[in-house]
Amino acid sequence: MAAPEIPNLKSLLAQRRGGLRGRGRGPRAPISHETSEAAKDEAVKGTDQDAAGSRVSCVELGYLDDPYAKVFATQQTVRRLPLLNRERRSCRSLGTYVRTTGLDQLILQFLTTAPGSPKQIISLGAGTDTRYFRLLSAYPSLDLTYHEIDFPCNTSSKIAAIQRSPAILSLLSHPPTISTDGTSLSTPTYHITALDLRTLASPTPPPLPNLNPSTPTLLLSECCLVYLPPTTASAILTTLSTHHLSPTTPCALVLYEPVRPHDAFGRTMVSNLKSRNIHLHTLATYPDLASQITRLKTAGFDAGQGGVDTGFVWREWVSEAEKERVGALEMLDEFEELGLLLGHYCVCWGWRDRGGEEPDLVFSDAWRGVKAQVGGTTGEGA
Ligand SMILES: C[S@@+](CC[C@H](N)C(=O)[O-])C[C@H]1O[C@@H](n2cnc3c(N)ncnc32)[C@H](O)[C@@H]1O
Repeated sequence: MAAPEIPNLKSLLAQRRGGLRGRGRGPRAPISHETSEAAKDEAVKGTDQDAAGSRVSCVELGYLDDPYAKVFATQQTVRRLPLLNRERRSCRSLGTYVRTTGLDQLILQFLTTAPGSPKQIISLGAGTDTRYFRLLSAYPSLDLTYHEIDFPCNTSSKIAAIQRSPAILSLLSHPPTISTDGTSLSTPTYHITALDLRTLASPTPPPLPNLNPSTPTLLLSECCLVYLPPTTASAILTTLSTHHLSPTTPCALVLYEPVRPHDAFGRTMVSNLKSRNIHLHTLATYPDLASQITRLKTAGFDAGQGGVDTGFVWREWVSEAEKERVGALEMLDEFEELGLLLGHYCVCWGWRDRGGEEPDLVFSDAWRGVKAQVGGTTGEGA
């Protein structure tokens, strides 16, 4: 669901009418628990190519300026794109545009507060995300260390693509050091680590190489933790924020996730993904903005929280001039699904400061004025 997963209402209706019901199904061999868990993992790993495809589409249609998106799209992704009809392709692209714009704004506000002081970002399930390269190219003087974590199969294909890309290699501050198995990459400021995040939920979590435990750190989960059981997702956050980082280090979590699973659109979204063996484990526990805010507080991000759906990001965070530019790209007003889609994804953020004798209010300073639907300084209630 890397890309906003748009329920295809027409095909769902066809299925309900029996058109696809039982197609090709004979008696089934029993599936072992292990195999079915492995198959689910494969499906989750594959969501990254959906994200890559949507990014390429978004760039091709002119929504986003991202010269690095195509570096990571496989031939398979590119071939799949024309199969989407215009409406779905445009909705997906606008969804990707809004989500990227919303997350970029929060991240930039953090990175540009207290300029000159070091900052760290840990991107959970980063996949083929290009944000680091976009940041590096637009703000080369940032004192930023960027960590990306994903399964080895995804990190190795990303690293191979980086090695083939002169544009990215020339952007990196140093020639990267790559592990002998090709799954991890390191420069002084950019690290790709191959890791199953679930191992961070164990009582003896593996270390995260090259992490500075006292640098203010933003944890980013752009459609990643949602695939994990809620207790595992919480344990991962606890490990990162209190074990790998010193518990007094300023730390924030920014989430992009689906919400509102209980209405018709939400139910269809969940069932479409389930039919691809993709399960949104945390969604039942955090179905709306209010529960996401409670989640952030409980996870220790207690200095402040905010939440918006992506419809709010479009209406309130995107400037009028930018709306006009994007609106001129396609006849988006035609698309009924668009409003529904944007209302079913959220961006939520929460943070802790360092108090005491040496206070560090970097996140409070960065996000004090951010307009929120729930929480934040201008929250309107759930
Ligand atoms: C929907 S994609 C999002 C990719 C990227 N964050 C983006 O928005 O473009 C979800 C990513 O999370 C990764 N992921 C999910 N569960 C993970 C786990 N247990 N360990 C490591 N990565 C995981 C997947 O492999 C995939 O790359």
